[in-house]
Amino acid sequence: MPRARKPAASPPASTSNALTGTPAWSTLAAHRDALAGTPMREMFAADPDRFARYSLRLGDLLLDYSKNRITDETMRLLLDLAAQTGVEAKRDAMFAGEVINTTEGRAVLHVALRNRANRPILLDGQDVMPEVNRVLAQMRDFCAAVRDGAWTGATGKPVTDVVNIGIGGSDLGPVMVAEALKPYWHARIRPHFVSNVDGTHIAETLHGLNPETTLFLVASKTFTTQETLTNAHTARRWLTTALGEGAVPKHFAALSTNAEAVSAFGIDTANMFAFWDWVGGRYSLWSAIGLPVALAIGFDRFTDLLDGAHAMDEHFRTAPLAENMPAILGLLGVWYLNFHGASAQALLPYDQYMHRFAAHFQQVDMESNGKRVTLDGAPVDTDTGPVIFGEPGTNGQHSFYQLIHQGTRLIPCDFIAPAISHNPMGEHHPILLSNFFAQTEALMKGKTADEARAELEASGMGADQIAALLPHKVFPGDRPTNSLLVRRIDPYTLGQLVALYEHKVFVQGAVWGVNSFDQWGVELGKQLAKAILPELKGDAPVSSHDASTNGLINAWKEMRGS
Ligand SMILES: O=P(O)(O)OC[C@H]1O[C@@H](O)[C@H](O)[C@@H](O)[C@@H]1O
Repeated sequence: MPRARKPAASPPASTSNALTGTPAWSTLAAHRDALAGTPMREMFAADPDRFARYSLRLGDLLLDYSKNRITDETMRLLLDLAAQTGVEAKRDAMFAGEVINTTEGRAVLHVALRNRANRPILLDGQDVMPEVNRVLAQMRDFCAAVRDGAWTGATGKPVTDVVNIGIGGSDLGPVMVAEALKPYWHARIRPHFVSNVDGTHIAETLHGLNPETTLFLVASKTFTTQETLTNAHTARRWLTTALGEGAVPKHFAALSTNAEAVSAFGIDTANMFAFWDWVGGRYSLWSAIGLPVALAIGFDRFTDLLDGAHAMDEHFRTAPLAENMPAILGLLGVWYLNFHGASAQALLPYDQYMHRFAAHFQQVDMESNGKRVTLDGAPVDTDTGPVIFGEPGTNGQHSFYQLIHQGTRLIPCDFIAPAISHNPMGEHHPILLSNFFAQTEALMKGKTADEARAELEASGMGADQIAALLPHKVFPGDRPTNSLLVRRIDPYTLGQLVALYEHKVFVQGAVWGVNSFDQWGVELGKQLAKAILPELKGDAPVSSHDASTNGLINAWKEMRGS
């Protein structure tokens, strides 16, 4: 398949940067001002049907977005904004395989990787599905062989540990999914993930592993990434020191689009699992990059993950935007980021297994929409991508929730929880979920000065003390949250959730008119590091940079000694 194609002759929809000049924009700004005097608690008091009105279900997934600063009018205006920025046309262009990643001349077809209906998806007039299905079949056979022990290491022993070596999209997605689905891991096979070029990461990972039963997956779309190749060479040395050069084919496989570089590394291309330039790194966990997940949970469960994502794709592709979960989450994010100055967004899974969910979506969201020019290269005229952060509940509550409840910034939060835990452990799950429900209630309702005063008076406190303490005890409330509830975190529902957030990011990028699928911003640092690396050799002081960079390099040379 060709590596780069010309952009579509006519872009699917407007790429104008005059977003703030659209009629919807000014109407939304006026509407925000009009709504300012009506906190959410009043909206709930006035409308007992608010939950029903602002919640959606898709199979076992419930989205409650009623605890937002919205009315029917808000949603109507946000949908106008989506219409005026061509969100639906842009979505359809993605699903149709158009070259929407114009700066790299690529289509964006991660949806093809989970196109379980097998609907033909044409790229340059050719259906991509036969190739997708070929690699899936290769993954299925490899998983079966490794899991049932037919695939052995060079000394005839079955695999016990799979070490994925990759970074960015070749790491974060697979780690997040593997961790989230830990209850489904094979009894013998443990997945490990090495990403950081810091030698500590691979040293600590290899510590205690047996080369005879370790399988390395070198995961890199480009197969040129410095960190990954450095770690892969170290792993190769570790293996060959113990078992000799001949062991490499039984202990190394590659997940990549670059067969030439895979061969050059010394991995047999028979052990290469391919994907394509139309799969963005941060959207690649559904491709061969998902192999560590498939090895851990089994290929059938991996296809359950794809099925869940496909269900969300179909929902996103066909549901009217007014009832479309990714569209609603995306538009609500725009509402807060652009009309309320909310520059951050918290992702808060109340499920310990999902502890890397926010880390994965940090890359998906911030690398996709952290852009300052529109598709046509003009500066954006409003803020784009939010800062994504989060920790699993209830850990965050004892840490950064203070700022969310009482700080000066507005931080919209998404709460995600399973109805049923994999580890109920007596009262643990009801306690966990009581916190989930309470946090969304507290953020919405807050605590007025009257309520706080009444509490202090009831505690028997004197008037002076009450006056001093009162301002600290008030919670402004009116802090927006979305709640997502699934029956259980399993491969299918996780697939739904991940695809939901991927498409949410798409919707926001479409509104802002940016290219959500390139990442030029990661290149400059890499370029400069390449120039600096040779300068770190020897003791000679460096003077080729600014005073700070020279000073740091020279101080390092002095500290490390010679
Ligand atoms: O899979 P590769 O080619 O090694 O790339 C890994 C990562 O490299 C980073 O430079 C990119 O910002 C990421 O988007 C990408 O996922």
